Amino acid sequence: MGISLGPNQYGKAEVRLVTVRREGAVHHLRDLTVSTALRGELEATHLTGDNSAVLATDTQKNTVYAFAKQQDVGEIEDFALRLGRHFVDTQEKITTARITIAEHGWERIPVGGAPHDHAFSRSGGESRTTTVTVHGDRAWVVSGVDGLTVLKSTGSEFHGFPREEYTTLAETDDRILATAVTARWRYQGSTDIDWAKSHQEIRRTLLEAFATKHSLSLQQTLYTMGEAVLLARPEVAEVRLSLPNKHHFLVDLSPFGLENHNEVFYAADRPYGLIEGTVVRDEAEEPGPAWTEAVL
Ligand SMILES: O=c1[nH]c(=O)c2[nH]c(=O)[nH]c2[nH]1
Repeated sequence: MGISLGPNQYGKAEVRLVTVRREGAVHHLRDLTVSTALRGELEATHLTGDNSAVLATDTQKNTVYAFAKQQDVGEIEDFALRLGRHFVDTQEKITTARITIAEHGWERIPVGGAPHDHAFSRSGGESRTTTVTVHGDRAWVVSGVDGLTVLKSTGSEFHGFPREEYTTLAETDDRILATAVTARWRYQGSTDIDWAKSHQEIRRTLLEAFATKHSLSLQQTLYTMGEAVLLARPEVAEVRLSLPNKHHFLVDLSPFGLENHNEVFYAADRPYGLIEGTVVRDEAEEPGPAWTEAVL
């Protein structure tokens, strides 16, 4: 009974690519997940471990990043065509390349009604939440938002942190700041509240604060966002925020003779910093049983 290798392919799956293109103060953001898969004369590596035809998946990933720097990504179809053509044309043993791209949509955060230059919110994936506790003749309402993903492509710094034996992080005065906001706010006073309007205004306030605060740390941004809600909305006693720091690492393109002036980023999904905190009004009503550790 003979045994042979059947259909096979290989590549780098889910390369997370974020690009920022600057037009004066206006930044244009692209967010793609790119997968490459190559086919061809690849029996040798499977049967004997001879890798002479195997363009490393690491090289495929680097190609995605280098191409994003060298030419505007443009339409994802064009970007995929350029990549696929490149792999087939440059690798003798590669006959077929399949490039799959998902583009993640971002919208400009409106500030005072005008689209912001460099602050964005991700389209979709967001939920509005509430937890209501009724006890006797009283009720407590805690509402919030999950998965409100936001990013600013400048206006964020992080420096001045302790440098000790295990510190490698470089100080930066210009980085991408991105997070998926989980927020909970505790209402006080009556339950005779226009919930929809309150939600809409709190959400708008959170977004505007994120967009406009020049950030020295995500912690500072967290406090500013909570404070802004308390300043704008008297019906809110307290705001809790859980903010994952969705790190965007500058891709080192220097091995390919390319400079990267905050243009091409690798969007890491884990691990991530998790910044959490509460901002509370001095004269806030006492929390009811809805506001225990069980909430957020
Ligand atoms: O805004 C930040 N806060 C931190 O606590 C932190 N830690 C880190 O590595 N990067 C950052 N960024």
